[in-house]
This record gives sequence, structure tokens and C-alpha cells, in this order.
Amino acid sequence: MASQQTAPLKIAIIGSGNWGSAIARIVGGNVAKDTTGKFDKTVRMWVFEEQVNGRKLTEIINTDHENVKYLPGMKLPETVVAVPDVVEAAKDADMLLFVIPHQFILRTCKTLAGTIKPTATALSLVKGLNSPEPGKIGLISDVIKEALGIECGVLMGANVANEVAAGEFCETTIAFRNRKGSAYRDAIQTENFRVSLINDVAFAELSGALKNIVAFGAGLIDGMLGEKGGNTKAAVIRIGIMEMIDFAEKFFPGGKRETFLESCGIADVITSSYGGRNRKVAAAFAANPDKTIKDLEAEMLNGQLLQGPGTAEEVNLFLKQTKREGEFPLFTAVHQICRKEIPVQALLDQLRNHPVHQAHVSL
Ligand SMILES: NC(=O)c1ccc[n+]([C@@H]2O[C@H](COP(=O)([O-])OP(=O)(O)OC[C@H]3O[C@@H](n4cnc5c(N)ncnc54)[C@H](O)[C@@H]3O)[C@@H](O)[C@H]2O)c1
Ligand SMILES: O=P(O)(O)OC[C@H](O)CO
Repeated sequence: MASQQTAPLKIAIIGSGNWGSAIARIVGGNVAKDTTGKFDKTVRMWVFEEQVNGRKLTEIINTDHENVKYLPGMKLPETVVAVPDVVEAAKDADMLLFVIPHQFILRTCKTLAGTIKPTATALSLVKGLNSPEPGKIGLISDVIKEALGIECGVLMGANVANEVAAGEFCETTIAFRNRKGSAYRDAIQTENFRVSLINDVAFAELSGALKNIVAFGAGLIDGMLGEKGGNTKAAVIRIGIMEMIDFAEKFFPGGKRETFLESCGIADVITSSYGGRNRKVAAAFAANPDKTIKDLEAEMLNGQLLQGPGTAEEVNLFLKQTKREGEFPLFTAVHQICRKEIPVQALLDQLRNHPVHQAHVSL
């Protein structure tokens, strides 16, 4: 019997910032090269419309094939079509890749609710958490799943967008609860962007979200100590990973500790703590205590948005409400420093007195 012909899968990318554009470059290139007929040859990308040099950003992308604001200097394949209306961008898609800053996810999902294909699935590339009310904390993939009534996996990894877009070798992690993840791997993997497929969605996503707090802490050390701070920064990274694991195991039980050994775990903490935007702005914040993070973000990132301070605040709200702040001194200190409630140097006190140093048996 002849095998059943299935229609090519349509892909939509919901977001077009630095990472959204880098991933569009990869996915657009893969569908252009696909000779199996698995994927439709057009990838629709939702662009939050704005004027750049007197022109609409969608028009620039569709004419010049470059997102000149968020990924300048990198061409996008002609398979990628910018669409200013999110409902229009998503309506026919079988595979939806969400890649917007986490603060916009709820309202975007509300707009999309009831408008997408019921058989569609989603992949969240969003690094952040959902904080619906004080005392509650949840996964962005669950927000998408519940708002749209579809399955949602995650892609998290050591993936600084500019390096990925430049084609430098890296790894990433896709976590999906069922085999649907393999279609996403086929759409995303290239010889220099290697995908590992796992099924631990919660811990993969928590890694991606919480590492932004740790990377911000690492940047504070850079700003305070500069080149003398290598060992101190390593301590922030190690203690930060311990808090990430502790947070995941206490509040999202059921995941696997080894997920933190995937690209989404330790590797992402490392690359973000050396080459990420959270690190960069945190270093400037520590060196310029008169400025606010919002000022520095605007001055240094040209419209790109930090996820670390917001995630630190959401996590802190949850920990405070549940009276667990003291169990996460690094997360708590980063939040208090962002809010200017304590000086940057107080981070060092938290490291000195951290419970991980008391946990060892005395000899
Ligand atoms: N940039 C990276 O290196 C990188 C890598 C991996 C994961 N991520 C994650 O991907 C997600 C998206 O980050 P990014 O780097 O693509 O974005 P970005 O910070 O580069 O850009 C900000 C984006 O937000 C859009 N925007 C502004 N106001 C908006 C609104 N009201 N509604 C919807 N969109 C609005 C802008 O148009 C722009 O596309 C984040 O969770 C981030 O942590 C980023
Ligand atoms: O630039 P950051 O700090 O938002 O981090 C970027 C990516 O998450 C790195 O994997």
C-alpha cells in the first residue's frame, strides 16, 4: 500500500527580536533546503511593528531580508515573511515557535486564543516564568498550552543569538513530552546547531529562566571586580546552579537532575555569564550605581530587553509570599540589588554566608 501523503507542515515564528530573528534564519534556511516535502516553503514571522529609519520594520524585512534593528548584518532567507498581525501570522500554522520576551506572552496568547489550528503544536523559546499572582509561579509553556489548548514543548540552550546567527557551533536542548519534538528538531537542527531531544520540559524550562538571574549576578561581579573576579564569578556560577536545582526540585518535583547537564543547564549558565546581555548590563550597573537598570537597558541594548531582573522579581515575589526567601540567598540578593535595596557589595556577603558552605560534614 502506498504511504499516505501528508501536507507540508507550516511553521510560524511568534517574535522577531534578537533570538527570534536568529532562529528564523535557521528555520528559514532549513525549509528552503528541505527536499522531502515535510515543511512548507514559507515561514511566517510575527513582527511587533515599529518604524526604523522612517520605514516599517516588516517592510524592511520583506524587502531587504534583514532585521536591521534586532539582528543587523545578518541576512534572513527569503522563505521568512514578516507579518505585523499576530493572528494572521499564526492562523494556518501547524508548528508555532514562541520567541518573545516573557512579559508579553500572556497578552499575546490571549490574542491568539481560539484563532489557531486545533491540531497545531507549540515550542517555547521564551526564557522566563509566569507569575500570575504573589505566591504562585508557573511555566511559560503551561501558559501557552492552557491559553491555546495545544501541546507545548521548549527549546532552551547555551545560545547567545548573535553567535548562533553567525553559524558558530553550539548545542541546544528541545524538551517535549511526546514524540512531536522530532518535527521541531528537523526544522531547527543544522550541522552547527545540534539539538538534543529530552522529555523533561519543566527542568529544561526552569534552567533557561533561572540562569538569567545567575548571569546577572555574574555580571555584577564583573562590574565590581573586573579581571580580579574570576574565582568569585565561578562561585556565583556554582552557587547559582545549586539554587537553580534546589528551586526546581522543591517547587516543580518530578524532573531529572541530569537535565542540568544538558545544554539548557550548566552550559547556558556559563555562556550567559560570559557573553549575555544580562551579564553586560549588570556589569555596567555595578560600575555605575547612579544609573537604573532601565536606563542602562535602553542605552546599551537598542530595544532588546533583559529577562534577568524581571525573573528575579517574579521569583522573589513567590519566595517572599511562601516564606522561602532565606533558602535562596543568591536569587534574593540579585533581586534586592536590582531594586537598589542593598548595595552591590552585599552580594559578596551572601556568597560568604551561603548555606552551601554549611552543608558539608566537618572533618
Ligand atoms: N537574544 C538571545 O541571545 C536569546 C537567546 C536565547 C533565548 N532568548 C530568549 O528569547 C526570548 C526573546 O528574546 P529576543 O532576544 O528574541 O528579544 P529581544 O530582547 O531582542 O527583543 C525585544 C523584542 O520584543 C518586541 N516587543 C516590544 N514590545 C512588545 C510588545 N508590547 N509585544 C510583543 N513584542 C514586543 C520587540 O519588537 C522585539 O522583537 C526571551 O525570553 C529571551 O530570554 C534570547
Ligand atoms: O543575552 P541574555 O543574557 O538574554 O542571554 C541570552 C541567551 O539566553 C543565552 O543562551
